[in-house]
Amino acid sequence: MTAEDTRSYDVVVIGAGPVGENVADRTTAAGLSTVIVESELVGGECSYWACEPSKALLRPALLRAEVARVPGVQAGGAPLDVDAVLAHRDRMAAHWDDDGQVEWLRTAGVDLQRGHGRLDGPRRVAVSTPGGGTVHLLARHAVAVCTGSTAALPALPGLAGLRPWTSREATSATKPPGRLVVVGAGVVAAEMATAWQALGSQVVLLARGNRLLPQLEPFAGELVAERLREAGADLRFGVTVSSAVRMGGGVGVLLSDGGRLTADEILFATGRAPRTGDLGLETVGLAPGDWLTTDDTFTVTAVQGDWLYAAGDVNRRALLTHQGKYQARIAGAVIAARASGTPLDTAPWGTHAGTADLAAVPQVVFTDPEIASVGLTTAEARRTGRHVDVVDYDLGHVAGALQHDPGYRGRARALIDPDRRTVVGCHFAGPGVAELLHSATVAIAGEIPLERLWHAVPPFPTISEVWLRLLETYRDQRAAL
Ligand SMILES: Cc1cc2nc3c(=O)[nH]c(=O)nc-3n(C[C@H](O)[C@H](O)[C@H](O)COP(=O)(O)OP(=O)(O)OC[C@H]3O[C@@H](n4cnc5c(N)ncnc54)[C@H](O)[C@@H]3O)c2cc1C
Ligand SMILES: NC(=O)c1ccc[n+]([C@@H]2O[C@H](COP(=O)([O-])OP(=O)(O)OC[C@H]3O[C@@H](n4cnc5c(N)ncnc54)[C@H](O)[C@@H]3O)[C@@H](O)[C@H]2O)c1
Repeated sequence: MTAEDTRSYDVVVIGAGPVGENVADRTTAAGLSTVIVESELVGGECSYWACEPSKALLRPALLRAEVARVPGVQAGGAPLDVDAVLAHRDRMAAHWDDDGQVEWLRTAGVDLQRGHGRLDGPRRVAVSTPGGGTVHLLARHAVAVCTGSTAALPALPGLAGLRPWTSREATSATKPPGRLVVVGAGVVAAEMATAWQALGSQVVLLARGNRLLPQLEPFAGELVAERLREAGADLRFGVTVSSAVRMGGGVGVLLSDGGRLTADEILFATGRAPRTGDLGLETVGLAPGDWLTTDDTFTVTAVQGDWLYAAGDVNRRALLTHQGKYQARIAGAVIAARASGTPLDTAPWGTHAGTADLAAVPQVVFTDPEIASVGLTTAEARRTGRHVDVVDYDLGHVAGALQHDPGYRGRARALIDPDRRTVVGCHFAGPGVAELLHSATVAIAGEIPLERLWHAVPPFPTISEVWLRLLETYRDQRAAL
């Protein structure tokens, strides 16, 4: 090991996705020297193959669908200009060039080390650089693993020869496939089926269960399935792929029910796996390929010494950019506090506790209609034995929703803790509900009592009026008991 190959920092961050960038920003702001290691593009999955390009594909699709339902808008039914949408997507993915994000790191005062990082024993990271060398990074205080996740593929025979689409191809493809088979029923499947069907593909979606978006309230998947079918997609439930082969220019698919399909491409949207397979986890006593379990301070629980942290997708707490960045802010504060010997505030909702991961994770699914969800679902309440009151309201009866679209279809559900009289879960499905969600997140994270929520007056005529309708419905439900 030569002197030039070895550098010491207070903090080493592995992975410069949105989460790693935020850890590094916080530790640098606290006066700790920080280096971030990145093997691909600074900005991570979210910027180039996930949130940004997918939402750029979806926004025109959703707007077109909405406009077609509003009377008097002449261009309503016109097909999308595919080239313009794809060019917009390319811009939103920064043309897969990370110069802008590298410049941001520089202004934030974070050093960048390009290459593949691996743990090399406690507080040590070895980086295989693009030039073929190795740089050894020594961390005085902390190593933060923020390596994210990758598409998990089912164990099908001949998968390598099939060359299926994963979320990466689904967000970066340069033309719509004529026929696209989408395998899965989760968020990626629902969003990408929506986007590519609107861009001209004939989508066949294969769900092994009996509904779309199974993690969410059942009405969410039902409404999305209804709209996808109206858009021309072929949705099949209780079926999956037994085998698939690439043949000529397309793929041949054998289904579990004995049926066969041919298509131009097949997308596996079948969940995520942690990017920890080649991370040197064995050098610190952990198993390669595992998710990294942390406590609420984002310290990896199975490693002694409070020096190893994991934030973002890789800890599996909530696979969402905003939630990973929340974790990053807290992990950064924890690292800085420990480095300066300041006691941690780890009480629920304390400065150094990621309590929101457990109580208030917001998510928007950008389908037609939008799905917006935060906090407990009825299925989780049942599974954990938590007693909640459930309040439902038809968003199509809200005056503001009817102004939005006279044929508005949507639903709202609030879960209420009857003893504390606070909202613990809130779920909306309908056009335009994405921007409504933060009100629910504030109500849950703030543990605002219902008595005070009555004083939060929603403006007329907006979709937010659903808050008043939910409170009224709950009041009447309780009175009827
Ligand atoms: C199609 C799709 C759409 C999505 N849309 C949304 C959305 O709308 N909203 C939302 O909140 N979330 C969305 N997500 C989820 C979101 O993309 C992730 O939650 C987010 O990217 C996680 O950030 P991260 O920093 O933990 O990981 P990543 O963004 O995956 O970044 C990890 C980084 O680490 C690097 N890396 C990995 N291993 C190493 C190593 N050994 N050495 C050096 N570098 C390494 C990678 O190259 C990468 O740059 C979407 C996901 C998908 C797949
Ligand atoms: N708008 C957003 O916030 C957004 C958008 C996209 C992705 N994401 C995040 O990315 C993560 C990954 O999304 P995802 O949709 O890939 O995963 P997911 O876990 O949401 O859904 C995976 C789906 O694949 C199915 N599946 C798994 N193995 C299968 C098999 N062998 N055959 C058939 N079906 C199979 C599952 O039943 C499930 O329906 C999610 O956790 C989500 O939070 C968020």
